[in-house]
Amino acid sequence: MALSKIDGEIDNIDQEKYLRQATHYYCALEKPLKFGPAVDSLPDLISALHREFDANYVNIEMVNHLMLAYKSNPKEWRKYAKFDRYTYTRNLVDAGNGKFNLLILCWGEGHSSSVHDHADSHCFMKMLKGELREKRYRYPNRGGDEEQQQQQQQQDHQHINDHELVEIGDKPIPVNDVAYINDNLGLHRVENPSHTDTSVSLHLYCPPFDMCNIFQSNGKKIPAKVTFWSKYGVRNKANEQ
Ligand SMILES: N[C@@H](CS(=O)O)C(=O)O
Ligand SMILES: [Fe+2]
Repeated sequence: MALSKIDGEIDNIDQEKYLRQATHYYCALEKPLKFGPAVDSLPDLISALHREFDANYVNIEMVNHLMLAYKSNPKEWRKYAKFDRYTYTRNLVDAGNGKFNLLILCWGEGHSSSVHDHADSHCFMKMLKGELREKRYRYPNRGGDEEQQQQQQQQDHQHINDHELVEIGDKPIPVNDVAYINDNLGLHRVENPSHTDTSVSLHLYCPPFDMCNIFQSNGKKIPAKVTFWSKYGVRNKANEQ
């Protein structure tokens, strides 16, 4: 029967391959799904994510919904929130059985990331506390869809050096909102613009990655290893990968 054939195909999906392919069309949900499940706490979010990733076929819209549906409660995430004086920190909350990484990022006053990509993974970034600003850039020299080719033609027309980073967005992310990006949507740089307050964000990456690229303003791409400042609420030197 046709239906069981589709079920069978879904069962045979290579989850990692499927997730990477989905970055070509997935954009983002602005609001939680009207009839989507409720998420009452951080442990609840983690269990719901595990359930979602247990099946081979992952509904990426549902992952987006779950991230939106969680309402930040500092009591639940405080134990993971470890700051450094000099740079933002990446703190592993859950390794998702190797299928996703959930991290708490802690941003001191004025801290920012470099312009970077996300290794062909989905990146959901939920604000838990404070302010963050996200600047987006076109991914340089990325072949592909029509829109990008049009952008490229426009730039050629305007004699913009095709290697230079071109800004395509700049917006604040309010608390409890979720920003979504993947390499097909562009690169970004995230900054805590406040000089008096720290910020905290919750990031979900799927598939997980340990290398990405950072970009200089001339578009030069430099591979970079990503590391964890702490794992499961515990900071020690051995955590540094
Ligand atoms: N993607 C960055 C954080 S951000 O600037 O989006 C990271 O995982 O370190
Ligand atoms: Fe990022």
